[in-house]
Amino acid sequence: MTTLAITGGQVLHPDITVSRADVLIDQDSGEILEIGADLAGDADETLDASDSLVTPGFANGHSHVAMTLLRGVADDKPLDAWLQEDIWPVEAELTAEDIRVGTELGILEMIKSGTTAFSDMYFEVDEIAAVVEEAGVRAVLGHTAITVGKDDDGAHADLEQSLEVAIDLDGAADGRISTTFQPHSLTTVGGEYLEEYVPKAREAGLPIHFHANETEHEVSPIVDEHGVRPLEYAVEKGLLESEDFIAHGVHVDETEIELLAETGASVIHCPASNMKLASGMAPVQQLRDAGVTVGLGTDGAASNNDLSMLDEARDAAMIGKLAADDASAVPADAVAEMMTQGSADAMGLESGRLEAGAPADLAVIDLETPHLTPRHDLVSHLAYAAAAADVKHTICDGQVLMRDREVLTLDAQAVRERAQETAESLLSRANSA
Ligand SMILES: N[C@@H](CCSC[C@H]1O[C@@H](n2cnc3c(=O)[nH]cnc32)[C@H](O)[C@@H]1O)C(=O)O
Ligand SMILES: [Zn+2]
Repeated sequence: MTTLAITGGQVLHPDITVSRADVLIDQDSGEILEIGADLAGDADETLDASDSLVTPGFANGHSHVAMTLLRGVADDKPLDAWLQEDIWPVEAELTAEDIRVGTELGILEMIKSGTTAFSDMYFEVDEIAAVVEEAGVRAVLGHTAITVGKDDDGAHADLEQSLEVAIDLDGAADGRISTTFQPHSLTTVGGEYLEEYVPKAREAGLPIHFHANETEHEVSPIVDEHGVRPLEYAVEKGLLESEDFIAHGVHVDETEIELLAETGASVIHCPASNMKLASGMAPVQQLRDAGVTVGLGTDGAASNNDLSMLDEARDAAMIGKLAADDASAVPADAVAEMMTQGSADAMGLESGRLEAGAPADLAVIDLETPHLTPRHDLVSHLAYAAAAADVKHTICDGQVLMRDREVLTLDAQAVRERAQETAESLLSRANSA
């Protein structure tokens, strides 16, 4: 057994309290062996966490990681116009190689900001999986299917691919990759296709991840056509089992909140994207009060525009208060829980809690900086004041992915250079198309 001790830190425990403790990790199994006092002596290797906060690695519950290449190409528009006029035309030019390069950039950014797991919706998923394998993070992947604007053959092919990719890649990268079936949303995949494919996904034992109730424009067509709210429609189509999770859930009414609580399906809250696209304010406090599992996600870098879960945490607390018109809503400890356990639970992962037997997925945040001084309350600092650049070490599955801000599994400079060149060439192709 090879062991790693993370020593001298302040540890964020599963009950969202913080105390001084070392963390001892079995690097062979990738699990936490023990959390307690003075564990350094037992370890083969140590990682210094003095004057630092040791937290579970952050779990980004909803992303389109390769969209880092589209960061800043189209800002300041609402969802429909942004997707149809700007994003989809550029995405039409994306090659498999582009997606690999964009994924490298996104995962580099995630490791640098303490994220050890992400749940992704995109295409060319083999490329994404290859980067996950190389970079050492954990991921819940899938191929996103859209049927609007496609003929019946094209629609079937996309949905078949979503099933096949999820079945093939499940368990890849030594088990660090799991998968979901992914109809893009309730308005971009036709009801007859949901009826055909949701049972197939169930048969294959796949959780389902989709966008839902993101904007008003996604609610009214369903209410007009079917006479029920989108999440009632989702249940009619076999969606919203307990292992399923929706991205956004901004415009959900009380009936839908109740439905989420009853079914056990989870919501990934994406506050930055919701603010930037002016989609609306999700009722996060109400969802939590009803007992719904709520995680946090960044969405793609084109609607955020970064992948830092620490930014997302602060945004979630801020907009949660505005939405509830109550400063006590979505407090710091709720946010700390959402960015770790909430997302991990929604994604079906065992990570998100630092305790013996749990996956050794951790982030170490350097507290020796003016904006994290004084240290009255480290949960408050995690939710409100810490930033991506404060993350000092990132560990996933017992392996050190970043030590003292140096990423060990990816060549940061080469990744950035490739991303710059690839994005330039992509945009010039899109502009001349
Ligand atoms: N197979 C599909 C690709 C879908 S990938 C997932 C899609 O979600 C899009 N996307 C990114 N952010 C959002 C969002 O907030 N809401 C809805 N879609 C989004 C993203 O641009 C990408 O096109 C096709 O044939 O076009
Ligand atoms: Zn999305």
